[in-house]
Amino acid sequence: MKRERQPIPVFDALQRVMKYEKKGPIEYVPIEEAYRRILGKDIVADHDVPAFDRSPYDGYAIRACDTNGAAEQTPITLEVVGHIGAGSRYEKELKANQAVRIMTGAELPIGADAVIMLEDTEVHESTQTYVDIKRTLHSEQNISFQGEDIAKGDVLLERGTRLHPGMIALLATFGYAQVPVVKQPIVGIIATGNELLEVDQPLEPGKIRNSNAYTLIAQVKRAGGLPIYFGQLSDQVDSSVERIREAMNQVDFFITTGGVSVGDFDLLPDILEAIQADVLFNKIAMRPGSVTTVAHANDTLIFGLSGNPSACYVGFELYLRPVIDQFLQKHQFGLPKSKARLAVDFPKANPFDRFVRGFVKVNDTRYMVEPAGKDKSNMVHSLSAANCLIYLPGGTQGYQKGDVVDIFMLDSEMIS
Ligand SMILES: Nc1nc2c(c(=O)[nH]1)N[C@H]1C(S)=C(S)[C@@H](COP(=O)(O)OP(=O)(O)OC[C@H]3O[C@@H](n4cnc5c(N)ncnc54)[C@H](O)[C@@H]3O)O[C@H]1N2
Ligand code: MOO
Ligand SMILES: [Mg+2]
Repeated sequence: MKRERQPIPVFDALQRVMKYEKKGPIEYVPIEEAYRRILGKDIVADHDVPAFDRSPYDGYAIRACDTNGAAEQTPITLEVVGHIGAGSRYEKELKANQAVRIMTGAELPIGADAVIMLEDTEVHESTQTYVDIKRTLHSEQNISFQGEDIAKGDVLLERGTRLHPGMIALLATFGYAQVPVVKQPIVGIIATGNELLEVDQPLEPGKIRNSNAYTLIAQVKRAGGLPIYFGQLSDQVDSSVERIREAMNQVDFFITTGGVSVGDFDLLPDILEAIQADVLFNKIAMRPGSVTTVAHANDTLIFGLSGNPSACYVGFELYLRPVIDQFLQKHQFGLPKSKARLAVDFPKANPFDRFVRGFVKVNDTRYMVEPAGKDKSNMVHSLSAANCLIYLPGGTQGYQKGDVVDIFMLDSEMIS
């Protein structure tokens, strides 16, 4: 069992975790529930859209050649032989000098090759059977042609795409009442620590409320997973082992928070040993979250995240997001990366890579980023303002205001 702590680079840690490549199966969900799910199969058009030539206006379907010479002062009269709204058809063929009253979206009758807008016509009040055409049209004028929007065989959506409302529009257009999506990973969460009170308990001397479990539940949901919260464990190995063994059978990934460091009550290393887990690493050259430990047992990755709230949060975003993305078979794994200019100095040299909770905003078309608040890993306040993580690689003499750095976006909805 790995007990000595040799920090490994962030990228190596990530590679070790991604090697397990757990991928979710495909399931079908009703289209009403498909929003934000990850598409499991390519969607190819099995018909043209529109599926037939149709009118884009309310007016008259006509033969353009019958309108030659027509103008405001010299209208040409046509006989109105039919009247169709969207959804109904004129079953006969349009003959010379005939017109069919047609509504937006209705199928163009056979024989017609143009549509004149209602505003360019005048109906004969007395009979309604004749209409004056006050404009000369050319063939194919004012028609929505079959296949002009989408041609049969077009690839519409690629698997691995996260579905948004515009994509739901396509799925509905092509009759996907049930949508093939990738199953969401079930992520188990357990909090450890004798000091923890549940969220609804009043404060007691020396105790704190368990905030990490609820933060993690929300993070799992944001990443596209389904969290199961298994409650809190006291710092006691035997009972913890039982609970964790049982819980692990029900999940695709498992998270613990707290108890990963070197304190007398930091029992995760003992628990991992008791369940004969294979420890991938137990120290990463990063701040916060250097004690983040990942192990593998029963075909499940166990993420031992720090108890410190900000280290726990960052550990999730750096190591669980990518495995959840991988499970969901998304095109890209992990937080989206961008570049931003630092709005402040970071003068302190640090041997480890830093992931500072940041607040990025658009300033004159460029991203400017600053710390979201106080940055110690045992602090919680700055998490509420953070919309990105500022990546400051270790081994430098610090960073200056104005330097361009990489940032990892936490949530595009939080960028203004
Ligand atoms: N001698 C050393 N001490 C520490 C080291 C070290 O290397 N040598 N590492 C420090 C670092 S860095 C971190 S990060 C923490 C990691 O602590 P643990 O993961 O072992 O977590 P705990 O000891 O259980 O708790 C730490 C801290 O977080 C609070 N906590 C725990 N669980 C929750 C929760 N669910 N919600 C909110 N807050 C929680 C807990 O009360 C402690 O204050 O260790 C350093 N020490
Ligand atoms: O892991 Mo600790 O966060 O480095 O503070
Ligand atoms: Mg500890």
